[in-house]
Amino acid sequence: MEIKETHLKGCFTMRPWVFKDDRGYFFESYNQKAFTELTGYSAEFVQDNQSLSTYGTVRGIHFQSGAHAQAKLVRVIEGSVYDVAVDLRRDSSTYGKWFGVELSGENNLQLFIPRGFAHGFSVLSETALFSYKCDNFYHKASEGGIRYDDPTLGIDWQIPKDKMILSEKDLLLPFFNDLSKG
Ligand SMILES: Cc1cn([C@H]2C[C@H](O)[C@@H](COP(=O)(O)OP(=O)(O)O[C@H]3O[C@@H](C)C(=O)[C@@H](O)[C@H]3O)O2)c(=O)[nH]c1=O
Repeated sequence: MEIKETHLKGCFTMRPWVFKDDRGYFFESYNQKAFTELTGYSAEFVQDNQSLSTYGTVRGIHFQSGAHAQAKLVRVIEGSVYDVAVDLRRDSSTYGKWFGVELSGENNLQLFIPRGFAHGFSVLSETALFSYKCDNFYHKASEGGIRYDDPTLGIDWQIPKDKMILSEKDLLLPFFNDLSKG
């Protein structure tokens, strides 16, 4: 596995070694030993999630707070997304900064997003099959989020505004500055 730390400390991109042959390909999408050795993070992933979305969908920007915070290891099985992690760790030198990367079924890139971050993605292909591991269970009451079009963060989702598809819930999320006051 090839691994690179992003400008957000503890947030890594990783790419597994892919073995191609006449049949197709094989790769280890997750190996706990390699993951721990390379990241220094001994995550115990307890929940795997999968979602399918159509072009223009923006999911996010989500987090779970307090004891229910989740680290996530995210990837795309088919299609392509622009994936974004936002550092919400108040003691971090990159608090309020974000990192974005294209993840696709072609590049096999994965993004590890530690606890204390918010996460979202936009769908760049016709459809995208998105898969991720979480190190804490879903806890509805601890869900939080930030508006996708927050002016302070200024994320370019790489989708024209009139083509964006969002859930009603995500359209009601607070802005970053209101979040920090609370
Ligand atoms: C996230 C989640 C949702 N659900 C349910 C709640 C709801 O009825 C339905 C759809 O939920 P949502 O609209 O919140 O799904 P979605 O917008 O895809 O939420 C996800 O977005 C990405 C960006 C993340 O980072 C994830 O952690 C998660 O927040 O699925 C679960 O049962 N378990 C879960 O872990």
